Amino acid sequence: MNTICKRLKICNFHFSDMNYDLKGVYDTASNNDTSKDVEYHQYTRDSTRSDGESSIYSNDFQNSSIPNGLDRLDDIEDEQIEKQEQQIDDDYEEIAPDRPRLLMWGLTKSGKTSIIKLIFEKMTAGETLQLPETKTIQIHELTCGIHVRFQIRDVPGPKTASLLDFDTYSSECTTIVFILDATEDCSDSINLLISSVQWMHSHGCNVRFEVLIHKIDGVHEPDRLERHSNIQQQVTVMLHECSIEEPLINFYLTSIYDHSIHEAFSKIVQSQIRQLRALENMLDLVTASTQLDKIFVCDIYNKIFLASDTKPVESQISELCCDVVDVYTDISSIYGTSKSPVLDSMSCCTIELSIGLILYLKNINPTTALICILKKEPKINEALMEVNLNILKQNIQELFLASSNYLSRQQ
Ligand SMILES: Nc1nc2c(ncn2[C@@H]2O[C@H](COP(=O)(O)OP(=O)(O)OP(=O)(O)O)[C@@H](O)[C@H]2O)c(=O)[nH]1
Repeated sequence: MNTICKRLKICNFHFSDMNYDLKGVYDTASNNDTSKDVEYHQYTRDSTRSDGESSIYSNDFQNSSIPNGLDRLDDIEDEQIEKQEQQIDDDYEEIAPDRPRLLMWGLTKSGKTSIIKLIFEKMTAGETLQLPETKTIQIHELTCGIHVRFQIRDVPGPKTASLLDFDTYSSECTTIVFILDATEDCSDSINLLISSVQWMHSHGCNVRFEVLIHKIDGVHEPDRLERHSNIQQQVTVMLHECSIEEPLINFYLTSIYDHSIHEAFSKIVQSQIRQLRALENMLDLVTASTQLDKIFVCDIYNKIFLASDTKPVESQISELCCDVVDVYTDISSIYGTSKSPVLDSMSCCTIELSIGLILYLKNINPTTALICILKKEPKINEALMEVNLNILKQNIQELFLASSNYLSRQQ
């Protein structure tokens, strides 16, 4: 990243107003409830930071004033939206009783806890080597970006392909994230996966399985795709033999030693967002009418991509976006303070690469940002792009507020 970065610019702009089509916002989600006697972890933005002086994620930042002291109309609108967001945060249980529930499932030592610790608790990959065995169910209540709430259950993994307490663990789960250690003999893992899908099927539960073929860093690079297709084929055949014809199952190659785990988890989180289609519509509209090649909505704290426009995306581009977030986070933690953040609500950060690409980051709120990619051209209308992005930003905030308000009215 350092070698290809030519220019990094942080600047302020002004914005105006416009509306986007918000259809698809109120898609229904499953309506479940949980009441298991287990260990709970409620995550706040500050509590999981390792450094003492929190800058970009603190509540102070959220309420900070523009350094030059001028009150602009748009700031007032932003403040109103932030107040409403805060209100929604305060009513967590009331507003998200039907939040998605993800179960991390797989054999012992497959990497379940490491994934959660790395993404959501900022543990380094090296530190996961010291993780103890999970003894009880750990329930993590998480918020990603703007009001994307979900629960993750981390459970003790069985030593053999036995379902043990699977019925308890999976009760009221909407998605099973199945971790399969690609460096070991996979037969026990595959048997456990098949029995889990069968169990769900026989109990009439329409649950999606997201299979992470994990620790792929330990597999020789040229063999990785073959490993992926072999496992996928084996699972499909075995499920077919059990008369399960069209299971809801996706496969990903992942490792905690590169960005692949963030990419896979982003897709899993996206599948839980009821506003996804509306978000994608908005992003498609913006890319169609501007010079932007790609736009992502990113949770900058967890490096989870909540949405992007629907143009296909290469893996290297997601990696670049993760790098942008790292650069921004590093600069914020060095130069920003809770009173004076590096980026306020009207600023943006531009990084120009020698490979002819420009990366552009703009905050939506303290935890969520728009990351845009465009080709460097002589005639880039930055002012117009800025106007469009500010409109997009405001519409995204309103979309989430609208659907949260709608849900609270439904209760
Ligand atoms: N090489 C490699 N090792 C990994 C990866 N992910 C996790 N590990 C290692 O796998 C080991 C087991 O990880 P855990 O997260 O404790 O596994 P678990 O599935 O939670 O295990 P239980 O708590 O027993 O169910 C740790 O030493 C991790 O460092 C990965 O992507 N690549």
